[in-house]
Amino acid sequence: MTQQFVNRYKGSLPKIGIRPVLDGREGGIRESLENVTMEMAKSVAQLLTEKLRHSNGMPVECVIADTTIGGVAEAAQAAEKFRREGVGVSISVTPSWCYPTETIDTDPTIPKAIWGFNGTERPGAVYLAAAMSAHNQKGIPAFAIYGNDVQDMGDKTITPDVEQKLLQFAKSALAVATLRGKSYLSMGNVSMGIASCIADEPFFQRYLGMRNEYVDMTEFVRRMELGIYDKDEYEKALQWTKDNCREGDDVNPPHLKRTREQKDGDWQTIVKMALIARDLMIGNPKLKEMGFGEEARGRNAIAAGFQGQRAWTDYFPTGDFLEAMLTSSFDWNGIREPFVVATENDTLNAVTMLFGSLLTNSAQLFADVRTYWSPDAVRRVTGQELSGLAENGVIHLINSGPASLDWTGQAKAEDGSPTVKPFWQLTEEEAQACLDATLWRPAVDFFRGGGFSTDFTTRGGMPATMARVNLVAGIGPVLQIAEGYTVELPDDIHNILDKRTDQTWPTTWFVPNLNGEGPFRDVYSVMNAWGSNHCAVSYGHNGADLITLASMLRIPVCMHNVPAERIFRPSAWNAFGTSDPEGADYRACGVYGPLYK
Ligand SMILES: C[C@H](O)[C@@H](O)[C@@H](O)C(=O)CO
Ligand SMILES: [Mn+2]
Repeated sequence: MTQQFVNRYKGSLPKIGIRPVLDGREGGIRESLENVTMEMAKSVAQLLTEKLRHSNGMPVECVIADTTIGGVAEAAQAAEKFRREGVGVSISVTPSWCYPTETIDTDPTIPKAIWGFNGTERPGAVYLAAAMSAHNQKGIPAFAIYGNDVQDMGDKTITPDVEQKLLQFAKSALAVATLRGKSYLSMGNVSMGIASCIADEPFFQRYLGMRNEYVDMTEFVRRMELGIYDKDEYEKALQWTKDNCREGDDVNPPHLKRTREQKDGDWQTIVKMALIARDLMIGNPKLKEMGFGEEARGRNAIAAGFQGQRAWTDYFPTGDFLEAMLTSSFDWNGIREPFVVATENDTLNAVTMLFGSLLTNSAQLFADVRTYWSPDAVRRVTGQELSGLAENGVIHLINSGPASLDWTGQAKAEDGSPTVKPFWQLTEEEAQACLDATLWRPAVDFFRGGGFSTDFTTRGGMPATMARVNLVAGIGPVLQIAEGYTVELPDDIHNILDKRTDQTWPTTWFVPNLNGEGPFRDVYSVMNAWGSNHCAVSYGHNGADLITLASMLRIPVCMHNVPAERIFRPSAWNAFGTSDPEGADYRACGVYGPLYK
């Protein structure tokens, strides 16, 4: 398996623009700053190029302004260069005093940060503070980066606290820039009256800079019947599926069991559906060779959802295979970037998955937030005690169908612990282990058209972040975040709880980190405060990055358990109140409104 680094979308990948800003006074001052300022820019560019990658595995490119910026003419030249080069993120750096309104970046839709060097020879901090007040006065929020400890002028090291902020800012800002101009593709429409399946166009357009595309699910029928898919790839994919996707027990009563012949037909259909869904999202040059130029172009979709229930699943096999395989880091073509595809066309869970995917560069878990199991309830039905991380109760995340196979947790971190990795770190053996840990179980009675869902249990001990964007009338979008851990329950507990629901579906047992505050006072309250039936889960504790990203998009965070010291928002947020950061976030997002007007 070769790892594939490709840009799937039209247009180039966004770059980070670095702006070396200085005091423009010639005749000694400017000259003394030229070199040291340019060096700061270069070291930031080097750091970001080394440490950040796009979700497709390609390194992030930085563009440094051609000259240092001492005044408005040079600021305009830098802006022009950035436009030409496709810059979507801007970072200004300075070790000195400069003239704020003459030098700042004023493009309102490009997320921006300023690193003011903490030194004594020249007042970088004075510029930083004055520039932030200029940004705030103009209504163009920016992030302030100021090192904790004084450094000597000319010291090229980026201290760990500055590095951390640069990376947190740049990662989130790149996500903002990556979303812009891409599409969300609804394959089908509203599933079973779930409101978040309604693609809210003003939300996509104004908050994310995205467009909405739609295809009816009959398009799958047309492409299957007319053979509008790559036949060679189909044969390869079907054989690979036979070799790697193990069929599990059929738990349907005899009168609902599909015959062997029907099941064999279902496998063929679902493999075709996976090819077609991908082609609908990003196109496929093979289709052009076959005479289908329009179909070959795709929809430039960075995320999609498949309605399935019930218009499709009452008659055809479920979309579980397409959802599971596309959202995994590998398929019959090898190891590759996972796609973002939401079950039930839950557009808001897709957006949450998209955030997680751009921030962690790894596969996302789509799940129903299905059951809170208290220690008492577990004792009552199993006679056993929950222990360890699970001792205060657990949340059963279980999608009614599929989930990304990466979430079996079969990949291993350096210390051997289970993990979900960026695809370029995944080995062939790990991809195989994920496949081996998954059973494809014939769909149950909800799904009259058959199909196969993914049955696995996620490995315990993984740091994970559960999140969800909700739309609330009168507010707009809000984001909720719960950092925690996956846990494994002993077999004599797991089996009983799993069988009470639907054993053919993928289970992730999740325990949020409790901190005694608000909904995080206990596990029950986290479940009780969840704003919808679904969540998206990322590997790792990326709540702080989600908060930074949300602030850039002006989406207030209504619930989180991220420690205060990891929170990084534009400095303007302080002006909305410092003793109640959650209220300040709402007020700031309300005042600034969506990023794209
Ligand atoms: C099978 C059921 O219809 C499920 O799909 C339902 O519980 C959901 O997942 C709703 O999000
Ligand atoms: Mn669901």
